[in-house]
Amino acid sequence: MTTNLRIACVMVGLPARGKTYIAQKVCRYLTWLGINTKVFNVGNYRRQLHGANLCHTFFDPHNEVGQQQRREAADAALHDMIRWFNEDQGIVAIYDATNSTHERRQWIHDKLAKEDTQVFFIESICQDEELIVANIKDVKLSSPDYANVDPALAADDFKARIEHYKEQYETITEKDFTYIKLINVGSQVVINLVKGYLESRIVYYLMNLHIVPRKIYMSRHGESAYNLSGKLGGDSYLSPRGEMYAIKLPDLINEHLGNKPLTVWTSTMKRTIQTAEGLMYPKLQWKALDELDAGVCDGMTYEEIEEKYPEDYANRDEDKFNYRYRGGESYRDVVLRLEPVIMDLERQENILIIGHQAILRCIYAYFMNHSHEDLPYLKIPLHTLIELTPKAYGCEEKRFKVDIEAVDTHRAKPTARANSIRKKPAGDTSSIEGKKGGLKLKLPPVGASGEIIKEPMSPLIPISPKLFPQPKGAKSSLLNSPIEPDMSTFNLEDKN
Ligand SMILES: O=P(O)(O)OC[C@H]1O[C@@](CO)(OP(=O)(O)O)[C@@H](O)[C@@H]1O
Repeated sequence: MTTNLRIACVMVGLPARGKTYIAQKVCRYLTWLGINTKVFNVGNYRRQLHGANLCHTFFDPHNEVGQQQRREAADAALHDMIRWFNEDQGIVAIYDATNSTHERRQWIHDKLAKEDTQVFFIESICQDEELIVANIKDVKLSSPDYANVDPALAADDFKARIEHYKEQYETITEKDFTYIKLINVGSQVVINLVKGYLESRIVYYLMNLHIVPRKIYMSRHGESAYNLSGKLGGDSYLSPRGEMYAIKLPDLINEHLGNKPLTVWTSTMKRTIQTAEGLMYPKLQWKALDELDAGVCDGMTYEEIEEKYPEDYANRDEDKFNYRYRGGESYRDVVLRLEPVIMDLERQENILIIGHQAILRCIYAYFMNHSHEDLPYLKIPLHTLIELTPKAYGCEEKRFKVDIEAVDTHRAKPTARANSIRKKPAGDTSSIEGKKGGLKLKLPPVGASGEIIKEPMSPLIPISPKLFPQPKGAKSSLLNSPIEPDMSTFNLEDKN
């Protein structure tokens, strides 16, 4: 039995069937989970090599020059993809092109098999003409291929391009290949020879995707008694100002969503349940939405942590995403426990999540494509409703701030904090005490040329770096997380 850790997801389908949308979603999902993933779009290679603004005749299968140039672009993208696997420790590459003939797929398969890479074909079939026309309008007409072209002419040209592809198109029937066929985005799914954990995870994710228009709302609970006193975690009730926010929330939702259906998700903690009390919608409590567990630091203020556990305090500043509280969790742990929530969110229509600072940072980062490094510093203020509207390649965001004061619980990155406080003279190796936003900060020592001297980190917990490469200094990973991913629904046997 071998475990193949390199997967190439190869998209298949006629133009305007949502392949790029699917490729981007899978990439965002896996990257969020910490899996090194990259999309290789053959169209971009074609534009780079042979220019944009090509007439539909370029795609005519009888146009030999066109065929030759398309092959060159496909080859260049595949070449770069293989290089990325080898040089950048890539785990999942997504090869985004039509790959619409048996011959082309066999060529890709053979090239990748030589590179010890598993090939997983993802075919998107769309029979809904309205959806195809909408996709052409929403996405294709803004492509560099049609820059400065009259939209009506561009739409006609694109439809002619689709007809050329139809002449040659062969749906996947290759019995020996691993594939998933998505018919009308999730209404019917055909799966063949899927094996291994990652492939199964991708299949499950794809099965949950839909494109029905909807809104995702997020709000932190109203200001809590603990927020007011600067304490972390706990399970306190709302402060009087937090209660006022909870009273205002139903009107705010109604103002923006109208009478459309909505489901409210909360954690199992008092402050989120109390915030949702006035909302007259179906509600669901998720244990997975409970706030990041601060372990032995639960109930302490940042100042108390700094005093009692100075090394931990410094380590968290050093690498906040990977730092795991003693007896508690890291942001990386939280991302993994939120994975089922993301899966379910993809299946749902309008949802309001009443959550916590760390939890909403993780969910927001997934939808808005933020890196693990930025994630723990995202601004999710109290008494603010965030509205996300999923669009073709990302989400549109609106924020509605309610006019009820609340404490600011956001702590900037240490470098930003340091810059905003008195600059220390070079060579001064003592610590400075500074204040910002009510928080007392101890700054790290500064070196002779003004650089911040990093304290040594605590010893690393051994991890398997292959599947989930760890950033330098990381202290936790998927593989040693106390919360194991839910694998129960998958066949874990790797038959390679
Ligand atoms: O990761 P940091 O920035 O410390 O933020 C998480 C913290 O946010 C808090 C508030 O400081 O969330 P919450 O308001 O949900 O209670 C803490 O409970 C939690 O430990």
